[in-house]
Amino acid sequence: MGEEAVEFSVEKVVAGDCKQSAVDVGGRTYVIGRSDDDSKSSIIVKILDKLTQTWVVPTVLGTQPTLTKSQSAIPVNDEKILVIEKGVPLNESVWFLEIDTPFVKQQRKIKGTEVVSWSKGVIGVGQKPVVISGPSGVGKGTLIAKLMKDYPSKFGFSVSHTTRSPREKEIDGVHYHFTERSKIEKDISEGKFLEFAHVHGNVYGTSIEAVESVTDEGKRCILDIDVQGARSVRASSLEAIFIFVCPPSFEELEKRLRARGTETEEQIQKRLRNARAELDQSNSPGLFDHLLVNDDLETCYEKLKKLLSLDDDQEDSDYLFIKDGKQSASYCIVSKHDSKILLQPETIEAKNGATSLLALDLSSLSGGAPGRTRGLKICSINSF
Ligand SMILES: Nc1nc2c(ncn2[C@@H]2O[C@H](COP(=O)(O)OP(=O)(O)O)[C@@H](O)[C@H]2O)c(=O)[nH]1
Ligand SMILES: Nc1ncnc2c1ncn2[C@@H]1O[C@H](COP(=O)(O)OP(=O)(O)O)[C@@H](O)[C@H]1O
Repeated sequence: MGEEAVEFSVEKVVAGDCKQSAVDVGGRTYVIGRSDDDSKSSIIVKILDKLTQTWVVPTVLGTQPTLTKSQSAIPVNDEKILVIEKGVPLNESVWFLEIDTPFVKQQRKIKGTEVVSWSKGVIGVGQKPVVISGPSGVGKGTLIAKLMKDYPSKFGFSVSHTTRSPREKEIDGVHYHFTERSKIEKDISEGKFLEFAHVHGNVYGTSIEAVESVTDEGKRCILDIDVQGARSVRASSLEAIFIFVCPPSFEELEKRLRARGTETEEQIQKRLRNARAELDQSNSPGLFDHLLVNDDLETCYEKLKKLLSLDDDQEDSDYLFIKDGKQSASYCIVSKHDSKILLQPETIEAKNGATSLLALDLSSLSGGAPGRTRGLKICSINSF
């Protein structure tokens, strides 16, 4: 990458609703949009240094927005540009091009080239994910399955990757992503995993996408991971609640593991050996927030539900907006006042009054590249 001659001029850029948007930040003009060559199915970013009149094509990091016919863009501050993609569901339409955030500055240093990075805007901050650990056979899967069945719109499961073989009733992509060791190792080395561990002779890991995709849907993410994984998540930037599930006795644990009938005798022995170590670690200072004994299933489930509702800090309006945001819409940026941006609908239904003006509040943004910028607040203009 780096500087190169580009047969492309600012005059071609039409302000507002267009194939390409030009945004001035400091002494530079950022041009964002589709390539003139429509066969290229990607969004281009080019930077004009106004002083030297030179164009730079930066290295673009992050997953880019879905390619649409047009977008509108406006600078948020010196660090990022807000881009609203048109003709896609509202939940998919808000993006930030990070041009000088701490992440971009760091990457610019590492790569030695000009860097920008895409980050998807996500409504609300989402509730803290819930990490559930405990020895094999204690009933983690049973408790999680009950929770998911009773509250399908509230909780979502983080689908881990594993190198172990699927059990009879397990579905790829639902219970686990069943993966080759070489593939998971490659993805781990590319930084795609929040955590991973070697458990009972196999590799298990939580991809960043597994957690983020659940949170994006406005659901609370549940992770079923081992104690090593819990330790790694504790050390990461992900704020979560950590629950350890204990058996009423070791004998009962062994009984449940055998009764499940999914492992060979050798595998059962390995799991029981590991169970002792896991039970020992459950009291590690600062690791688990709550210990739950799974003796009677219903009693344990009630306790789990109580624990989770204690941390119920999500605003309902976020979830409603995320649900409504699944319909396709076209919004255009009209104006900006401090951290509030006014969006005007452009669809036919909207013009007929079915959809109102929206106000996007950027005052509580959190996170940022890589991947997601959370904390967007959206409200209809009537209640703004
Ligand atoms: N660190 C980590 N552990 C995981 C992950 N997914 C599952 N595990 C743990 O791996 C262990 C074995 O899981 P599994 O093979 O499904 O057997 P089960 O616990 O006997 O049902 C359990 O302790 C899970 O909590 C993951 O993504 N990361
Ligand atoms: N409280 C309980 N009392 C008796 N059996 C249970 C209880 N909880 C779970 N089980 C059974 O124990 C076995 C292991 O549970 P599972 O959810 O697969 O454990 P894990 O996911 O922790 O390995 C399953 O056959 C399940 O039906």
